[in-house]
Amino acid sequence: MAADATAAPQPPHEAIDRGRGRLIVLAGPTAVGKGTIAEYVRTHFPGVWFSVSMTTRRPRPGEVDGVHYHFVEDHEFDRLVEAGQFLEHAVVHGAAKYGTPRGPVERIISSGRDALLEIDLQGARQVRETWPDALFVFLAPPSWDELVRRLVGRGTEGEAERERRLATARAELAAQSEFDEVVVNDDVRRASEELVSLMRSGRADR
Ligand SMILES: Nc1nc2c(ncn2[C@@H]2O[C@H](COP(=O)(O)OP(=O)(O)O)[C@@H](O)[C@H]2O)c(=O)[nH]1
Ligand SMILES: Nc1ncnc2c1ncn2[C@@H]1O[C@H](COP(=O)(O)OP(=O)(O)O)[C@@H](O)[C@H]1O
Repeated sequence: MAADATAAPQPPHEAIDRGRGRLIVLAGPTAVGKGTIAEYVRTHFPGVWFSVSMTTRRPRPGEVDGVHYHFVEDHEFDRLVEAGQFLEHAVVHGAAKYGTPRGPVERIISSGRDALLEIDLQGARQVRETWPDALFVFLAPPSWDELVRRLVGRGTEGEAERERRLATARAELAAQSEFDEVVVNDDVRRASEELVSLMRSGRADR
């Protein structure tokens, strides 16, 4: 009604309620290309919001604190766990701790934007418990041999560490039926576009 329209000023465009955003969880075995796909999506789809995880591992050359991860000391991580500040957290590859800070994700979802988490299988299972309406996407290799080739080709782990990661990868591949969608990383561009299109499906306003 005209009287209501004059009484209540229209919100700016960005503040128009678009409902809650959706949580998208991307997981997959070591060296399948999660980091590569994430980088491609960051570059080509800047509208996609990525959660920045917290980790106790040391930064690698080229990694920027606050962009690729928030790098923290072990005692600080444990304090945040105690304070309930993580949506999920896990020890990955038997070494460092990783966790998704809860606050930024909740704020983005409340603002109507989607949030993408790139986390491991243990974390994905925790999110399934607390956030069952999230979209769970598994990134799979074209074949086992190709996964091994990528891990060896990346050259960032020694043989013993590679063996350990491949044992975990076997268990992770066996769990892919727990996911809503499986995207095969045969080609970085194609797989990234499929992921973004899954994120956007059902959301005509994105
Ligand atoms: N549960 C959980 N896993 C994470 C999180 N952030 C990263 N990871 C996983 O930790 C693993 C190790 O990641 P990273 O240290 O970047 O090494 P990379 O797998 O060798 O590239 C990957 O499987 C990531 O998916 C997080 O916040 N929570
Ligand atoms: N579609 C692809 N085809 C060929 N090589 C790929 C593809 N995606 C990723 N790679 C390569 O595989 C290796 C592992 O990728 P990375 O993104 O580090 O995996 P993750 O983050 O899952 O451990 C890297 O050397 C990367 O360049």
